[in-house]
Amino acid sequence: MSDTDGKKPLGLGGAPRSGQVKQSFSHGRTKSVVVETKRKRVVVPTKPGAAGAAGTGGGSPNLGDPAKRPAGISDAEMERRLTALRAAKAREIADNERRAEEERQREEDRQRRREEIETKEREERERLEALRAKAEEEERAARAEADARVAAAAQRKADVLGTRPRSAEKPAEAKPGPATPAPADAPTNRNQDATGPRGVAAKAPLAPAPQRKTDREREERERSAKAKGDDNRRGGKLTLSAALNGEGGRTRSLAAMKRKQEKARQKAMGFGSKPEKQVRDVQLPETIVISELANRMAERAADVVKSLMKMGMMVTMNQAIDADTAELVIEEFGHKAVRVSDSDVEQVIDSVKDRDEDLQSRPPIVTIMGHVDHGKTSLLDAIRKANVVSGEAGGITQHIGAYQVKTPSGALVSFLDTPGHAAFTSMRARGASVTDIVILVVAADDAVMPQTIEAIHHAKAAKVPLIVAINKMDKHGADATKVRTDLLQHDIVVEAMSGDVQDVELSAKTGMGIDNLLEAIALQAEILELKANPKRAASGAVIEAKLDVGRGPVATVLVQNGTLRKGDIFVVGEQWGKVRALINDQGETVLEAGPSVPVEVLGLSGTPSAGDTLNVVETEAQAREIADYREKAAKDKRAAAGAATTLEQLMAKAKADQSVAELPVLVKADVQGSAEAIVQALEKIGNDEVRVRILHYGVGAITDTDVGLAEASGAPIIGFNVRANASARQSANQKGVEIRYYSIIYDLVDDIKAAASGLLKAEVRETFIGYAQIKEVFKVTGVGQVAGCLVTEGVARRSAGVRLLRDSVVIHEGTLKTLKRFKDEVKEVISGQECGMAFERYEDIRPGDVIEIFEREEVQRTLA
Ligand SMILES: Nc1nc2c(ncn2[C@@H]2O[C@H](COP(=O)(O)OP(=O)(O)OP(=O)(O)O)[C@@H](O)[C@H]2O)c(=O)[nH]1
Repeated sequence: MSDTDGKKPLGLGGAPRSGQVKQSFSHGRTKSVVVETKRKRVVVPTKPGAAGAAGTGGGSPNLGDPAKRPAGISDAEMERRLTALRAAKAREIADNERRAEEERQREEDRQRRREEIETKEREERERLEALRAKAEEEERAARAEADARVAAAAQRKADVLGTRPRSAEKPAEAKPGPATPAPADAPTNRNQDATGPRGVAAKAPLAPAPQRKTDREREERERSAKAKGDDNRRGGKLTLSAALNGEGGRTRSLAAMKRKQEKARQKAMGFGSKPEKQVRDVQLPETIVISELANRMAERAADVVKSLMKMGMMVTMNQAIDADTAELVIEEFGHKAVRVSDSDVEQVIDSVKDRDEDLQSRPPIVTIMGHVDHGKTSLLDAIRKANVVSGEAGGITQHIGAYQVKTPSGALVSFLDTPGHAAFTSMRARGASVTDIVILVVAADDAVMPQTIEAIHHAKAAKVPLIVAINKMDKHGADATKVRTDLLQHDIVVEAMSGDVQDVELSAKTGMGIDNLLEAIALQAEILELKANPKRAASGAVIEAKLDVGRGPVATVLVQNGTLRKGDIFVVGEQWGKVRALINDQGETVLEAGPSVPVEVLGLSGTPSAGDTLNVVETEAQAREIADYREKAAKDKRAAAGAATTLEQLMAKAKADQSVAELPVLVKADVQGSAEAIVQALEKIGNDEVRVRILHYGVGAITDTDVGLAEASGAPIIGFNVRANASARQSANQKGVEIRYYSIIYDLVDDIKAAASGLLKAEVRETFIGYAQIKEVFKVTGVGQVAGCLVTEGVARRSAGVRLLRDSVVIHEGTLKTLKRFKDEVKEVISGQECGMAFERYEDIRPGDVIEIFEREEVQRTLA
């Protein structure tokens, strides 16, 4: 056929070559043309003899109807053409057959692959079924084992106690079916557990690579279905066989199965039932910063933020969220929220117990107590060899401080100076709580007095040892023995009377016996073995706090443990601060203060209260957090105290308030101690009808806020050793708020007492002035019943009140309408005279009745 490949030039003569057709035209013209065979149809090259074979082997070829043959085509030509056509046809058939064969092959391949996949899936399913059954079996076994253990433990306990514990019954109930086989089953199951993973491992080589890929894909699908919240997790994986078997839905994901298997494996290997992810108890306060929350869950903060964003909260990791939201997050991460209260912020305060080797001896803290004027201040003065008495306003020790002194033997003793007035009782009680030893001063020329007894009670309540200082021994008539015997009545048996309480006779004035007292203190301190750890963060008690004009809030702190240093960050009551300066009792600036050392602390955020505890903390944030919490807690407490909670309480309160008149006052003082003393003194003023109500008290100058508060309640402001600032003065003038200044508590108390007395309702006193006997009763037109009487006693006055007595029983009380003597209206009728009397709006009068005549007067009362 290569001949036909190219066009041959037209030419005459010779038989037409294969692939050439000779055409005849009119007028004898002929033309030989090349028969062009389309190559594309000749897919398979025909063997060289094929055409000839077809021509020769086919017998006489059907050359067709010559009539229908195109003109000019010879038989040979025709035959050639037909042969070519047949060859083409044959090729076409061959092609089709081949294609069909190929298609069948492919179909067979596909079928084979389908079958392979189905087989694999069936195998996989069977494997999973087997695993699940195994896992369930393990679970049952583990439960049975646990139950058996509990039962065994209960049994042991019962054996030990010899009783039948309640818990012993519980596992028995919990045990499904017979309880005894459980322990026996457990080891078997453990063995099975152990073989489980090995079984899988053995199978692994058989599993072809695509199998693992399928697993991965399935897990992938599982995850995405879960993310979409699709319950029918395997919905997309419905295979023909699965559909036929009708188990397209309920199957666990492979990942879940793997987790379970791993869990079981760990359990079998003795790691207990510890899950892959550790579930944590997350301490959850009322609000929490996200980064802190992440920290507590041991999760990444970014993940926590992401989870919050999913909840629709656009937050950053430094933002705080409330506990409810935080709880949702904690649950989402699979942990457990443990709600804790705000007070946990206080946990940062170092409360670790000191080790014995860190403890060192510390000076004793001594408080001097006793009755007024028994010589407390003089004694402290004698000890310090400095006179501080003369500077006191009103002769009362109003300034509460602490001082450290050195005894002649060189030992240090810290003294708390507590005042001697009854109003300072609470301060004394606080003093006793930081006090190691109480010196009870009793004047030898006086005796045991109420405040001496009070001091004894305080010391006993605080379990603080006493040393009795019998003072004023220089005085004529001093009787120490009387003091000792007086004390016996209050269970204080002094050494001189064979007791265990040390007693020292002394004179604060002459200095006699002071050394003995110091010796007694040193001895007592030795017995007490007072120790503290100077190496730890400081803690101490506020003895006094004030707002100093130049220095701001200042607190006198007695360090109880640790060492307070300049620069330390601390929290004290509702305040916090950083130690700016420390000033000792000599007025010197110091860098640190160890145990039992009293120092003035500068650098507070506000004025704390006496008795507050100071604690050094690590960071400013912690200090601020604790102070904020305490402030809020105190506010809540005050609000809760003021607010009546139930209707009954509200009604009771309203009722009580109706009968009691209140004098509201606002107190500002120079130091906390004075303020508290004044408040206590004022609270004592009053009786069942009248009382003083302290709206507010505090330390520092009188401010606009104070004036505003006073105005709202119509209260006067009392300034004790403080003044109102200019703007407060001005607004007080405008608002008509009274500000009164005092420097002596007695004056203050007297004035308030007088003001409170003004609130007392005037007392109505009744004075009997006379009696009249009714002799006869007659009717007077226009007046009514008129009694003809004889005044038997005193006088009868028209303006007076009258009572009608019948057989000594009061039957009417009222006033007189008329008092006549011989038809004349008179003001007064004296004893022995007759008169006519008529009652206002009362007619039932009879002869023989007695009229009692009295007068009423209002008497203004005062408070005792
Ligand atoms: N003769 C004599 N008088 C003394 C002695 N001790 C104190 N006094 C006097 O007793 C009076 C009261 O003494 P204070 O030291 O002020 O007594 P106090 O107990 O501190 O009094 P208050 O601060 O008011 O509680 C003063 O006049 C002292 O001079 C003493 O040992 N002998």
